[in-house]
Amino acid sequence: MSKGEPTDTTGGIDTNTEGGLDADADGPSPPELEAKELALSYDAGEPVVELDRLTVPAGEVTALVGPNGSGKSTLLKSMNAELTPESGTVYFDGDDVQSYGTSELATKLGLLAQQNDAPASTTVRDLAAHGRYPHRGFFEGLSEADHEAIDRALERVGIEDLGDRPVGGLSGGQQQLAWLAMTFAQETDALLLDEPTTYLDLHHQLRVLRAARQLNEERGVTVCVVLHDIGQAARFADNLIALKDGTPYEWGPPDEVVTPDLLEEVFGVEAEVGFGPEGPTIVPRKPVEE
Ligand SMILES: Nc1ncnc2c1ncn2[C@@H]1O[C@H](COP(=O)(O)OP(=O)(O)OP(=O)(O)O)[C@@H](O)[C@H]1O
Repeated sequence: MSKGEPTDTTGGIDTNTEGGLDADADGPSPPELEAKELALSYDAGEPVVELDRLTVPAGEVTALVGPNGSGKSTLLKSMNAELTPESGTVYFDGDDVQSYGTSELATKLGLLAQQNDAPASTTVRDLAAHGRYPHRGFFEGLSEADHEAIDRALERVGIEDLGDRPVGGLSGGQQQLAWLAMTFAQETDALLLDEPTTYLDLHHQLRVLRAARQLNEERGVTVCVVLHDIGQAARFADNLIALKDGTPYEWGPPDEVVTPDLLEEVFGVEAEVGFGPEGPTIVPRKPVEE
């Protein structure tokens, strides 16, 4: 585990992929996401993310944590080639993600963005079907296998009963689940999930996280997820990357990253941290200062 500008952010992270099914010596290795010499900005302004090197380990679950505005969504967007770097490169499985065409990208990396928009009359099932078109082409029609993938995705997030409902008539949480079903229906080797638990009740939060974990365990899917609840992130993820002011500040296994020092230096919160079998207990010592 290191601090400040990293030269190799795998420090402290065990990149051994044992545990995922694809860890089999004869099977394909799960793909790794790696960013090098990266600077990200909007409208050619000052960089909001800058880092030397960052690795999201292959076949593992990594949570990005950090304060509001620290650059989590921006980093995720660059991993999905939605944002072109000012300088530097994001690699997926050794390829520059900017080199992928739109459909190719959507068959490799599934992104749940923070803000999503669809015509109100689109049904949940039609929305989820958009996760399959990159595999087929929009005008080719969906195969039986595509419909099965859509069924699996709706079931994974627990909205198989909402398939015929227009998304415009759903609650915020139900819409979030519909978008997540679309992302899952892409059946990609990596998932980039930006705050997938926002708007969700506790049951659906746990269900969505369990679904992502199942995909990781069953198919070796590499998961990178932004979570605001640091306790939940520590319980769920194999690794944490804490961002501060657009730069990775600390990274490694949760019990090494979640410390009183980190909470104070990154989040400005003085707290006691205890680690039990179920993860950390975080108890603020005093009210946060304004
Ligand atoms: N579309 C945009 N145009 C200009 N600046 C942006 C844009 N999106 C984000 N930023 C800026 O980039 C910085 C990082 O924002 P980002 O959304 O990546 O942070 P975050 O860690 O995901 O925040 P949050 O936890 O609040 O979602 C912030 O200073 C933000 O104001």
